Amino acid sequence: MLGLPAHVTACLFDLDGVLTQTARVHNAAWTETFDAYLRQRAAASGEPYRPFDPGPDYNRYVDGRPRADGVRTFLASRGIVLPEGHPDDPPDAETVNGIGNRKNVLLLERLRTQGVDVYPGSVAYLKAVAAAGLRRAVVTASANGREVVAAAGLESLLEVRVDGLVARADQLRGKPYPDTFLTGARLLGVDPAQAAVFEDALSGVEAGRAGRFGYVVGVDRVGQADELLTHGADVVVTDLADLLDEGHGA
Ligand SMILES: O=P(O)(O)OC[C@H]1O[C@@H](O)[C@H](O)[C@@H](O)[C@@H]1O
Repeated sequence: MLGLPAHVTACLFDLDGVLTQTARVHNAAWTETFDAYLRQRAAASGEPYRPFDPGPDYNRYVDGRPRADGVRTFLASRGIVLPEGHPDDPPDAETVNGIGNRKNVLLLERLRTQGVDVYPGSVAYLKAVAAAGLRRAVVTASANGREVVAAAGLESLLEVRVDGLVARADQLRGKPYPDTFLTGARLLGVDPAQAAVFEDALSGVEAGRAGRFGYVVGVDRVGQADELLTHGADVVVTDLADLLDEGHGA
């Protein structure tokens, strides 16, 4: 009924883009941040301005990764290396942390004005998973995970949260490393082989494969089903409710 293999007893859900429609809000904030920075660099160097591409640049270098990793990985793709700086750097500092903090100001502004929308199919799926007695965790790179889960009204459906703040405190490597998902499984008291990972990001399905989880569900929100499969998904759906319709498995 849940479209999962019978050995799966726990579900580890990514947040932005899987449970909530916030991947596009992150993407818009990143696009505005990187475009302003790239424009400024181009003006200073006289080199042509090549904007951030919210398609491939976001999906390959930023999506699913911790904030500072996203800055570093994207800038490296353009041959730009900046000093790390400090997590408390002001948003106008020309450092990895400064650029990340600039993006966070824009993100919070957008979340405040637009609110947080859920995917109705994901909420229906979460409820079905809970009713079937499977364990449930949210595993997100976002340091804003707690607020987004609360704004979405999903707190009561999730037993465990591993977010960007937990990862920083426990020194967990971000996706595509499996550390945060492994922590989610451990906190639920299940082996990775018993847990299914639900991910929309290429870095996230890669983490699912790297952690040898029992099943990896790729959630395709942007037309990258093939890439999700090659990066580690066992199956790809466009909406979690599609799994409920399959009528087989656990
Ligand atoms: O900047 P935050 O809220 O800590 O989020 C970190 C990352 O969290 C991920 O969930 C998003 O896919 C990324 O776009 C984002 O950069």
